Amino acid sequence: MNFKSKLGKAIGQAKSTLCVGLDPNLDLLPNAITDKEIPPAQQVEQFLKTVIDVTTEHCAAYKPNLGFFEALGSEGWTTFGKVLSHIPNDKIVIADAKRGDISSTAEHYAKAFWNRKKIDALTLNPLMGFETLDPFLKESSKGIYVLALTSNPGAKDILLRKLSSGQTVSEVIANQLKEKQRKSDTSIGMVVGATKAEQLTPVISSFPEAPLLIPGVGKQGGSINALANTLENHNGLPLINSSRSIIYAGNDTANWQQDVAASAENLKNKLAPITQRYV
Ligand SMILES: O=c1ccn([C@@H]2O[C@H](COP(=O)(O)O)[C@@H](O)[C@H]2O)c(=O)[nH]1
Repeated sequence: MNFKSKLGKAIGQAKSTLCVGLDPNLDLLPNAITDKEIPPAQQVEQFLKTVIDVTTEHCAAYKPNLGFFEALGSEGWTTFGKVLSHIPNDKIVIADAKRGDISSTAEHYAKAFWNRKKIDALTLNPLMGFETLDPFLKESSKGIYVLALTSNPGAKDILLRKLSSGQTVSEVIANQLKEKQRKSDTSIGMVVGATKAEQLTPVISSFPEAPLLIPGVGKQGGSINALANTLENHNGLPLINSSRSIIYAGNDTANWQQDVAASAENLKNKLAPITQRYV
């Protein structure tokens, strides 16, 4: 099955455009987990497996961020694999790694991620140039999400800069990705921040079929109403990510699992005005 079909199916089955971000921060794990005398990597594994169990009915996708697993040291990659294998097969899995390098290196990144069956998509950084994406564009069952207009304040430093053509760097990225999609069976999508809803229109309208990965709601404060307005005419399927506001919703309570589930359900419901356009 190609990536876009699996994405459509995942959103349709869950009736949700929610993507749960798996960002395991040892300082924020629920007390009920850290109280136990087990090694950090095992705490992370137990925590994330439970998060997956209680959120699965509310979301279409999971986005593990590699930085948090790499910080666990040599056990990080093993823990990443164990967490991946716990994610139900009908969910989209996006490895948030933001890779980008010369082609001989990028080919090895592509091997590292695409050799893991469970990973459907990968985030990529295009700032070394658009040819660095090519090694990832050889698998029709996979998708890439390329940073186009990120959610952080520093997006203004480069991505929102206007060039002499009058376009922003973000618009140039979107146009180039649209061109690349014409020549590739691998799905090409964009990462766009919910915190930038007001500036998103020229970017997403440059590539209206692009699947979108949208972080920035929850702890970063992006407005769902503003996002819903901006996405009104966008054809590509969106996934709206939230990490901390879901997975750490129950940090201090004994029944933290219920708080995590409730937080995911609550966000799924808030996203319903967006979701119903696509299911
Ligand atoms: O522009 C971007 C690109 C990626 N991210 C990542 O998404 C999550 C957001 O976490 P929250 O806790 O929901 O704020 C995190 O993994 C970021 O690295 C982003 O925030 N913005």
